[in-house]
Amino acid sequence: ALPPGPRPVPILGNVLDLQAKELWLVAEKWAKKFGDVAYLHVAGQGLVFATMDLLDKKGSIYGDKPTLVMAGELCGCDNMVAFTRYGDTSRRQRKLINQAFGVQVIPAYHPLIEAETLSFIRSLVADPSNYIAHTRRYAGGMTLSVVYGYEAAGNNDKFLNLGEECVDLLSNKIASGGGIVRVFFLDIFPSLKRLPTWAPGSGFLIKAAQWKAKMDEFVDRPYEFVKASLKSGTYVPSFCSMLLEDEKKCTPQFEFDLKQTANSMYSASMDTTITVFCHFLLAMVLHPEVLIKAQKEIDSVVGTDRLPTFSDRASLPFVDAVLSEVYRWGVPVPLSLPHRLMEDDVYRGMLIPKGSLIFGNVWAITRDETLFPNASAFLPERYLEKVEPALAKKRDPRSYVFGFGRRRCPGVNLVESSVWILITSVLATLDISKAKDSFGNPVEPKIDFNNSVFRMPDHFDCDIRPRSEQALKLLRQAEADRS
Ligand code: HEM
Repeated sequence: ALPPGPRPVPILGNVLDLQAKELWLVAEKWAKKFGDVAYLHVAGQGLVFATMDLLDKKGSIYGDKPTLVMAGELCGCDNMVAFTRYGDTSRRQRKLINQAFGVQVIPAYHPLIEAETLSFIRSLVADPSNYIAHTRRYAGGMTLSVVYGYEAAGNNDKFLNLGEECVDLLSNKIASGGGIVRVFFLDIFPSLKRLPTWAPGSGFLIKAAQWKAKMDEFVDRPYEFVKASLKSGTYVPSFCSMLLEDEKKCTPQFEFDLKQTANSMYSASMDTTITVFCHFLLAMVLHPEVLIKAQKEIDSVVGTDRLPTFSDRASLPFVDAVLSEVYRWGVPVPLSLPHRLMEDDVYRGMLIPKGSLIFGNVWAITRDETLFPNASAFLPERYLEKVEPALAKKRDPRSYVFGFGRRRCPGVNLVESSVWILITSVLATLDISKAKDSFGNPVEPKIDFNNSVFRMPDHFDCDIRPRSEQALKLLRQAEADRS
C-alpha cells in the first residue's frame, strides 16, 4: 500500500492541502499524524514528505530531480545544478563545484572571507538597518569574486541586483515550494504550454518568456565578463579564469557546464546566507543572555586587542553551539528542494512509486521533541551536552539543513567557514538588541515569512551598534592593516 497521508479529493487529489503560505507548518502536522513518511498526490503525481533518512539511505535512486515544465522548459532553468536530472550532467557539474568549494580548497579563501567580513561589519556600523542588503553584498560579493574574479561595486552593483531579482523570480514565481500547485498544473497538463498567447488564461506564457530572458541574462552576463577580461588580460584569477586558461579543455560542452555551474554557485549563495544571518540576528534580539554569554566566551579566548580568526574556532565551543542552534531553530530551507524517485521503492512495507517527488520534511525534524526537548526554544546549550556519536549525528543540523544524499548542498564547506567567521566577528564587535520607540521603550520585532522556498524573515527592526570604543578602534586598525 501507499504511505498514509491527508485524504485527497477525486482527480485533483491534495491540491487544497498544498496551499498554505508556510507549507512546512502543515507538513509538520502530517509528520505527527502519519509518521515519518506522508504521501499526497496532485492529479496522480505523488508527493512524499519524509522526516527520516530516506533520501540519504538509497542515494542512487533518490538523487534525481523532476523535469519542471515551467521552470525548465519555459524559463530555461533546466541546467541549473539544483534542477539537473541525475546522471552525467549533474555529476560533471558537481565535480566542478567541488573543484571550487571542496573542503580542501576553502582555507585558500580565508583571507578573502576575512576581508569581506570586515567590510560587512563596517557597512553594518555605518548603516545598520540595511542588514539584508549588506548580507547579500557579503555572500554574493564573495561568490562573484571566487567564481568570476568580479569585484562588486557596493550594494548597488549590477550583478548583485541581477542576482537579487533572479533568485526572487526563481523562488517566488517560477519554482516556488509553497506555490507548488502552480508549477504542477503545467507539469500535469503540459499541453497548456502550447496555448496560443492570445488565448484566455495564457498570461503565464508571456510572463514565462519575460522570465526566461532575465534568467538567460543572469547566466550569461557574469560569464561574458570573465571571457572579456581574459581576452583583454585584465582578469583577476578566479575559478572560471583558471579553468578557461587551458584552451584545450574548452570544448563547447565544457564551457556550457562551466557557465551553468558558475551561475548556480552564485545564485545559491545569496538568499541562503541572508536567511541564516537574519535568524542569527533575530535570535540575538530575542535572547540577550545568549549574546552576552557568547561575547564573554570570545572575550576570554580572543581578548579585546584583536579580531577573531579561523584559528580561534576550536576554542569557542559556545559560539559553535550558537551557530548549530541558528541552523536548527531557523531552518533556512524547511522543505529542502524536491528530489525525484527513479524507481519504485518499498519502505517499511509501503510502496513509494517511481516518479514521486520527495521533500525533506526538515522543519518537522527540527521540531521533534524526542530529539530536541523544548524544540521551539532557542537553546544553544543543547549542543554542549555530551551524547552518543550516533545521536549527536542525528541531532546535528548539518545532517539535514543542507539537504540530502547525492544532491546535498555542495556549498556547505564554504558556508561552514564564511557564516562562522561572520557571526563570530559580529559577536566580537557589535551589540544587538530590540529597536527602541521614540520613548526609548523596546519594540518587539515583527516577524513574518513570505518566501516560499527559504524561511527568510521579512525585514524586522532591531538595534545594531558597536560594542565599545575599543571595538571601533580594532575595526579601524584592521582596515588600515589591509589597505
Ligand atoms: C547557509 C547557506 C546555505 C544553505 C542553508 C543551503 C542549503 C541547500 C539545500 C537545502 C539544498 C538542497 C539540497 C537537496 O536537494 O537535497 C542546496 C542545494 C544547493 N546549494 Fe546550497 N545552501 C547554502 C549555501 C550555498 C552556497 C554558498 C552555495 C555555493 C556554492 C550553494 C550551492 C548549492 C547548489 C549548487 C545546490 C544544488 C545541488 C544539487 O542539486 O546537486 N549553497 N543548498
